[in-house]
Amino acid sequence: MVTWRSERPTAELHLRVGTASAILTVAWPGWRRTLTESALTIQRISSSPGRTKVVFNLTDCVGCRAYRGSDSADVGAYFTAYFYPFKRRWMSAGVARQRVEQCFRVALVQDPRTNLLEAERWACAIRDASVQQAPRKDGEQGVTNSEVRRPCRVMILVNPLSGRGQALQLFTGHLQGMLTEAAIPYTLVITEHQNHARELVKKADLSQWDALVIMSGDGLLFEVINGLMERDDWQEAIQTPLGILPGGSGNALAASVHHYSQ
Ligand SMILES: Nc1ncnc2c1ncn2[C@@H]1O[C@H](COP(=O)(O)OP(=O)(O)OP(=O)(O)O)[C@@H](O)[C@H]1O
Repeated sequence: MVTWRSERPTAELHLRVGTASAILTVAWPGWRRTLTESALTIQRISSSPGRTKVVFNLTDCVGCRAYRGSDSADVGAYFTAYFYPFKRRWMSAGVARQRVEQCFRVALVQDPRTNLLEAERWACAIRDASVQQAPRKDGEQGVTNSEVRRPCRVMILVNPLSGRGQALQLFTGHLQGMLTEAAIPYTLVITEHQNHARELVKKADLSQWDALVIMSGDGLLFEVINGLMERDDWQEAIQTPLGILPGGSGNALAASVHHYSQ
């Protein structure tokens, strides 16, 4: 069990909710942040009115990183955690994962290195705790990122012509940032012709990757599966975890896997 409390009286905490510009600045000792095995909780200790508790569910956390601020005069350090909780869509009954970035400032002492070390401890503990979350399969919400073993190195295959030719744009606009936040190393393959993925997967040293992710329509996944099955070591190769992200026009398989598989 990961239980870690920090109640150091000189710390200052800046809490930025979502990507909004509003920054809630609070000072110790009025607040306590607690990291348990399932949540990061920021709680106000004093009895004054207003928001008293914010809970961030680590099941929804894909990563966390620590860093110094861009201002060299700033002795504080920062850690930012990236969450993708399910939220109701506006004017819709459905839910979808939406990105929430939480940024914290640590300024325990005047020494920037000490502050950075403290920020790194928090980032590391949040990463470790989020990876250890048990898979959640509640109703329509699907499985969580924590089912993926870490560290996870992935090969991502994108068909630039699939669908309306937007798969590559979807990769750079959505996926690339998430991979960086989750600190997942990846090899990007942009397919150049029919059967490119099939030939590549047939001959590749698969030990370099923990998973293959296909960003395309059903056709490219079909190619990858065929490539795996054509290998001499197909029995082992076909055990490689496969992911499908909708980049095609129909995306029937991705829709089935992600929405109707419960
Ligand atoms: N660069 C490329 N040029 C031409 N064909 C390609 C290229 N990359 C992949 N292909 C081929 O395109 C075929 C169709 O791709 P895919 O299924 O990904 O897209 P789609 O047909 O647009 O999507 P959907 O299956 O959702 O309708 C695949 O069978 C694959 O062999």
